[in-house]
Amino acid sequence: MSPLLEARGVTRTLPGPVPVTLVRGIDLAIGRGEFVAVTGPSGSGKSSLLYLLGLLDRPTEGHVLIDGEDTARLSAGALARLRRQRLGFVFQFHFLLPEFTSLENVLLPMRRLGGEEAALRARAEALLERLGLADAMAKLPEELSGGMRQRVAVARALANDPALVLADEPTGNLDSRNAASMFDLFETLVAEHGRSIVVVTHDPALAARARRQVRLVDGRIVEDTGAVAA
Ligand SMILES: Nc1ncnc2c1ncn2[C@@H]1O[C@H](COP(=O)(O)OP(=O)(O)OP(=O)(O)O)[C@@H](O)[C@H]1O
Repeated sequence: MSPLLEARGVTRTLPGPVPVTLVRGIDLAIGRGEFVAVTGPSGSGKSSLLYLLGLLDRPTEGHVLIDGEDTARLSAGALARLRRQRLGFVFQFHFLLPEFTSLENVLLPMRRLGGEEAALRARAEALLERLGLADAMAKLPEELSGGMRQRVAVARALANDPALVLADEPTGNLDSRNAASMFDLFETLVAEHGRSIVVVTHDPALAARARRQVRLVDGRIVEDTGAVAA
């Protein structure tokens, strides 16, 4: 079976009088049910790599494959559809829409894939309940604590039941207790639902909780503790 996501020889260079290479020669296969932490010094290319893996940016060399399919051939529209169906994103800032409740924030990406409203609503409610957010459902982001907001952002990332969640410093604005609880949640998502998670983090203690660590320096992978799942 092909890996869920694979980068083959991926390099991303920004053009310009002095071209900037964000990542170079990245070979990385992410299997199903993997929990991967991406670490490395500031400016080492962690976010750039996550954007490439998440099909939010395209490599200048090399290929990104999803379920064995090369995404280089896909149009921008097809890439967006694939992202919506297969991937979920969590960022350092929650990016919840301030005028919408938690439930509505989770419903928005669901509606983009279509379906009957009552069924979508039931799914969104069940998801929020599963993540311990029943009380937050009808609240606006400003009425929630930072930790709860970030959990709602995770719920939104899971709205369309993605195979892979990509998280860029998701605990960057959280205190250590909330950060640990976010990683508890990631562990549950991997263990109970067979989902894969790739999380960029500066925090070595949090990174150590992932089953696999990938370390970047100057845009290259300098260490990969290796895949533990197929
Ligand atoms: N649009 C851009 N134009 C110029 N340089 C850029 C651009 N985007 C990123 N860079 C540079 O590319 C390098 C990699 O950036 P990236 O954000 O991927 O690193 P990072 O490891 O995620 O850093 P941090 O931990 O500080 O978030 C950095 O040196 C950054 O300054």
